[in-house]
Amino acid sequence: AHPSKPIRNIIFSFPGNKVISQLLVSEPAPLRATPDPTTPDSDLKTLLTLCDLLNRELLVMIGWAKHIPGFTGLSLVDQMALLQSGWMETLVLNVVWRSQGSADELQFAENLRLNESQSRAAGLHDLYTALRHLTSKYQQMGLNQEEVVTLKAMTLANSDAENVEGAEVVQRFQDGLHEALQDYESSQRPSEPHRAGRLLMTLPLLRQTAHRAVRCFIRLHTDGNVPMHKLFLEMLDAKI
Ligand SMILES: CC(=O)c1ccc(Oc2ccc(O)c(C(C)(C)C)c2)cc1
Repeated sequence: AHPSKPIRNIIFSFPGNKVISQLLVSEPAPLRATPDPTTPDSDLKTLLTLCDLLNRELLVMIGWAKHIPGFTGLSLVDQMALLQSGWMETLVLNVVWRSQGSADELQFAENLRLNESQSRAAGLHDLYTALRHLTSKYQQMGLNQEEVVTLKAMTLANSDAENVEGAEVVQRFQDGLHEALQDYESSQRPSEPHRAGRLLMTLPLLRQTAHRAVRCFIRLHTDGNVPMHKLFLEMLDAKI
């Protein structure tokens, strides 16, 4: 009998992490700010443009969440609960990621960046300082795209929504994302054994930053001169 053919040494290119490659392809295209061309430039116009951008981001985020592996395994009630509690942190991570390339600006959109003085003029100085603080932390760490998409999904999963129905299902959802992060970091070379933990240890600051953003919006809302979209107010109510 013929000697069996030498088994070709099949080189498996590292399949990478299925969860993270799913998250990368599910990343929505960045939105552009759509300032109203008929209104003259003003600080209020900046705020109105930002409100409109945020409102569109909320809608995009709801569609994005369904592509996170495990999210649709939750009950609809739990899906909504996680979104109502985690949307701000998720959007904060988006702006922080977009602002990574800048030393002193927040990049809310490709065509809408604010530096400190522009933020102050629009009544967003505390928002600016909070988001820049978080941005510089991730800049120091050299956060990459695989890590930020995983952190965004983990943030939603870990948003500590109150009355969750299926706690075990949520736990498994969180575990799947945590495993993906661990798997990814341990496959990186040179390996950084503490990196996964360091990324998780930025989440308290992310939550604090989101709360500072909520306080800023509440101040702007009570000051009364900024009309806010209904969906935004409903999502904001869920955070108070
Ligand atoms: C209602 C209002 O006054 C308002 C002011 C600023 C603003 O700017 C933002 C735009 C997008 C965006 O994602 C974010 C966060 C990152 C803070 C969520 C803020 C949004 C709304």
